[in-house]
Amino acid sequence: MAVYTQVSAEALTRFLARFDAGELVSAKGIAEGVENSNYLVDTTEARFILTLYEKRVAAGDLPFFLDLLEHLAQHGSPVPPAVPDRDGTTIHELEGRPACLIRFLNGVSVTAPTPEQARAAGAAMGQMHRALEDFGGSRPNTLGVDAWQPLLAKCGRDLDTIAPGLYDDLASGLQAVTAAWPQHGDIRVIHADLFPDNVLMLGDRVTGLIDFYFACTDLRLYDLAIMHTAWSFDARGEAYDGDVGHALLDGYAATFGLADAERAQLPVLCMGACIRFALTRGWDWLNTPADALVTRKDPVAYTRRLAFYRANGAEVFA
Ligand SMILES: Nc1ncnc2c1ncn2[C@@H]1O[C@H](COP(=O)(O)OP(=O)(O)O)[C@@H](O)[C@H]1O
Ligand SMILES: N[C@@H](CCOP(=O)(O)O)C(=O)O
Repeated sequence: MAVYTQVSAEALTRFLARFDAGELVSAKGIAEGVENSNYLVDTTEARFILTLYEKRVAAGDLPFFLDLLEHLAQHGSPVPPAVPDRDGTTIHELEGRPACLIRFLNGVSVTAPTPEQARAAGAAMGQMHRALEDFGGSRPNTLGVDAWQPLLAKCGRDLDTIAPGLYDDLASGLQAVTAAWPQHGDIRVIHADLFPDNVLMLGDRVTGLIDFYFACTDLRLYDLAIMHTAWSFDARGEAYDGDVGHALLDGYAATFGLADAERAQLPVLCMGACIRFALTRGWDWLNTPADALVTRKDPVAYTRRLAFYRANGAEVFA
């Protein structure tokens, strides 16, 4: 459960009074999510998401994220823009945290995607990448390939307290990945965390792309690789579902295109994605405060995927 900051009814009532958004009816902490505190807020007018930005989101990056949402919403991507108050302000402070009121989108995130759902999600990513062709903003990827060795060193051998051999698995994977990482490619703003829990769906239709708080400027294909690692396996990273993996790529190819030379880069990009998520999960596992209402995610579910791509990557994307 991700609620790090409690919001009192009084503070929320005062906050909502700045908006033409009706009066507070109810507010509930949202169980899903890891990074920020999210509340589902119902007013006499509508339903909203209230987000209080926590540890990994720098307040200085919020204008970039909100501009990105606005740009994508204007270009037909199903993303939720921030709601401005009466003065046009979207970034506020609440309970000592930066906070935004976000438009609520219908839909649920799937836990075991079908090929048709994966195809639709891949197509939505392709459409989003098209829409980002003329987006002017940029933000360095602070969790990109250059950050992985320092993060591994910061975690150190404590990783082995989570699972024996975890440090060596990551160190060896990292060596292979950095040696083969593409030096050139299409670089633009990417989502960088488009896991199934960040895609809202109704049946086979995508109704929302959410949680852009890792969005950054990086290789476009790395975004697709992240998605492939997140969508094509069971939660433990033990079973690869080729039908889902292929459908995801087919959906992307249908809206953006995917050349053979790009497919050939996907094994190393997927391995890199596995290292990135295993590392941040490992770091969070070692550093999550005991009293935080948040479920820690298993880094080993990502080293299993890493081993899969190391062994089968060329064949999977042939
Ligand atoms: N705009 C939205 N519309 C509907 N539900 C949302 C919206 N934004 C977030 N949610 C819900 O809140 C949950 C947590 O949001 P998310 O942005 O993923 O949090 P975190 O940044 O902490 O990972 C999502 O899984 C979803 O259920
Ligand atoms: N997707 C990441 C963690 C970030 O969580 P999110 O709830 O913000 O998507 C992972 O699975 O490690």
